[in-house]
Amino acid sequence: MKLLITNIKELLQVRDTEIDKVSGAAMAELPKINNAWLLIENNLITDYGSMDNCPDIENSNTIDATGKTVLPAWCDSHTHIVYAGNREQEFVDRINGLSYEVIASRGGGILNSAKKLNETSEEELYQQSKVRLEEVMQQGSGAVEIKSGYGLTIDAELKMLRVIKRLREEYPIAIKATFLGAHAFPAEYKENHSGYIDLIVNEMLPKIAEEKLADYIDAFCETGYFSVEETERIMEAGKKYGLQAKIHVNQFTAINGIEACVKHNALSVDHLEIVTDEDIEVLKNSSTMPVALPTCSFFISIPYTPARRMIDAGLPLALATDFNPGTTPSGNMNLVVATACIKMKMTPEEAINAATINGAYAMGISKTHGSIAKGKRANLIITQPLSSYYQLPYAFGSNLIDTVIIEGKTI
Ligand SMILES: N=CN[C@@H](CCC(=O)O)C(=O)O
Ligand SMILES: [Zn+2]
Repeated sequence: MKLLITNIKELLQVRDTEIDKVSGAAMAELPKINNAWLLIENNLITDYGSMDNCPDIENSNTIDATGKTVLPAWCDSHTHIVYAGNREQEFVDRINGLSYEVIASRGGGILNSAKKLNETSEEELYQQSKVRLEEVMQQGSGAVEIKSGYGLTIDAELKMLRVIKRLREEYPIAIKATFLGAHAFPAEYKENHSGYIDLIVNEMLPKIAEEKLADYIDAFCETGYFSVEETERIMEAGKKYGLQAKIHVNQFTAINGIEACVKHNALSVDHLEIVTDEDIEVLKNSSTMPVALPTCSFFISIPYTPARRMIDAGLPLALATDFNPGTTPSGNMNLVVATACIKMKMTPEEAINAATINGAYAMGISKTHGSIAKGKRANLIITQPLSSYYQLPYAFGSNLIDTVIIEGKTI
């Protein structure tokens, strides 16, 4: 099966030489070809170039992209797409003045979602989750990481991870699974933290490893949740099963968790709404990707990740949605890119790099996803006709996607 896309006004994120991520000043560069063509064979990008040298390909389907922009599909490296029900009541409670922390301390928050999920069958959980996955694919995501963490019991964590596995089997989109048993302490372990961590380490992890249900391990390293020492125990245990860490950290407070994550060679540190100069120093010269979640900041009115300080210090940055029922009930990467430009003062080039190649890095797939390169997966967004790609973040409320291609096929 060959598919030729012709007359592309702007082909974005074209990387002839292999890169796994972009950092600092290089994030401002978004290589492109104007008036381009691109060839897909089966599920791969096999060639591209300027329309001046457009080949005549026999037996191919053609899409005429006159006036349109083509770019790699978004790589959303941080989601909680598998959840049960919703938390609309907490949304209204926040409007009426309660904070996220106060709601959580009254048994709402993560424990509220865990109660719902424990009462939901695996089949029903799959049915609810697939609707969200289909929606984000239509919104241009070509790869997503999905976490467990609303189970908090052995059975319910396994249930979540099996649903993620089934989504991976049923849909063409690339999916990475992350075990987040250390998302919150269940009420019965409130005064017995080591007991719950023992359960994670001794009971949950061996079963998850045996069924090969997870690629990564996560913990919510935060005041009132998992301390730095507790998070280190989780990272060490994950390592024994070959699970690299991707850690929720610095969402509300800076407690030196980033340093511990870098020490344990975490693939990513995510949230980072509160970042100290020491945190930035620690991240320099590390291979850990910082990940910002701007629509979470927007939805629960907390500070935005200080992208300018971080990029200007030479760091890379990835952008992701955090799609979850409590802090971000949206998996729309277009909105994430726009919010990063509007609220975090990232340029469109920086935001697109952060949502494609750097997102791919933060989920361990930058060899195959996140840029236009020969041999990479044909996961693409074809936009509506645009005056320029600046329109993507500028017209933040419009749906500017015309077509999404995943694994070489229009979805
Ligand atoms: N902060 C930790 N976990 C999720 C949301 C948890 C929830 O409220 O359900 C997040 O990334 O924002
Ligand atoms: Zn999250």
